[in-house]
Amino acid sequence: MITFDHVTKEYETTVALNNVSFEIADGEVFGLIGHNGAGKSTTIKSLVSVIEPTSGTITIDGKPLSVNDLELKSKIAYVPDSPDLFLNLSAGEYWDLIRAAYNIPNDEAEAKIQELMAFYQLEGKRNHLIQSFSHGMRQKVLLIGALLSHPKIWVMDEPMTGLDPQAIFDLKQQIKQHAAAGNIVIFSSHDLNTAQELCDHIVILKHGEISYDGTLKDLRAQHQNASLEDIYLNMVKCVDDSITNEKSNKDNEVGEES
Ligand SMILES: Nc1ncnc2c1ncn2[C@@H]1O[C@H](COP(=O)(O)OP(=O)(O)OP(=O)(O)O)[C@@H](O)[C@H]1O
Repeated sequence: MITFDHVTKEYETTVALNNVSFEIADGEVFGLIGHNGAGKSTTIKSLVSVIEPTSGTITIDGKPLSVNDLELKSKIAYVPDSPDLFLNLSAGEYWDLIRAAYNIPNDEAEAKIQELMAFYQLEGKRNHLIQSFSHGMRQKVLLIGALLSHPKIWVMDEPMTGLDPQAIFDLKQQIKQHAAAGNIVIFSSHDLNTAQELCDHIVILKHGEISYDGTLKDLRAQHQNASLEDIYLNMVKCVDDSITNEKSNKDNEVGEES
């Protein structure tokens, strides 16, 4: 179980998350939905300790997530929104790095790498530099890395971006299987159809605040079965988040004076 308890993240002039609270149960596929700038990546980066919330607490199975908590961190695998990391490593070197970081036995990692290379059609690419790969192939390298540790919590930021239809289909199957085994799968998306297909539970974010927390089925029932697209667009209405997330002028003036 993951709990966000009154989590706020402020950047210099922006409140990216404002007092956000929600829970994710074991076995759930959880979707974070929202427009550009709504706070999805900030939520994800807070959970995987890439950034620290300004206030509030994130707990995993009742234990607060602190920056140095290796035990909790080892339960989490993270696929960031950009796969342009570790470009000077080969795919195999990247997986070795993950294996060492998560302390995965060699033979276990090897078996999983073989299985996943075949699954994602990356056979023969193990010794190629990541920089020589297309966007979708880089994404697949990160997905394989994430799955090596059999993570209890698998977190992905916009994971479908750049994948071909076969890879998207395969990833969806994996997401379902991973959650069915009692694990938590969390991903952010702009794509309501994907969310509808996969998610047991969604949170819709708007300007760093929660507009909806629940199932898609309940959301549709509350809106007399209007199309999901209509419900969503009504809920978040297209306003420039970068403007509306800004702290008040008064805050800024105080900041400038001090
Ligand atoms: N490092 C940063 N410094 C300052 N502001 C930031 C930083 N990262 C994000 N923000 C701001 O925080 C808000 C939320 O950004 P975030 O990246 O979480 O949105 P998102 O929902 O993931 O958007 P997208 O769908 O475009 O990826 C935005 O207004 C953004 O400009």
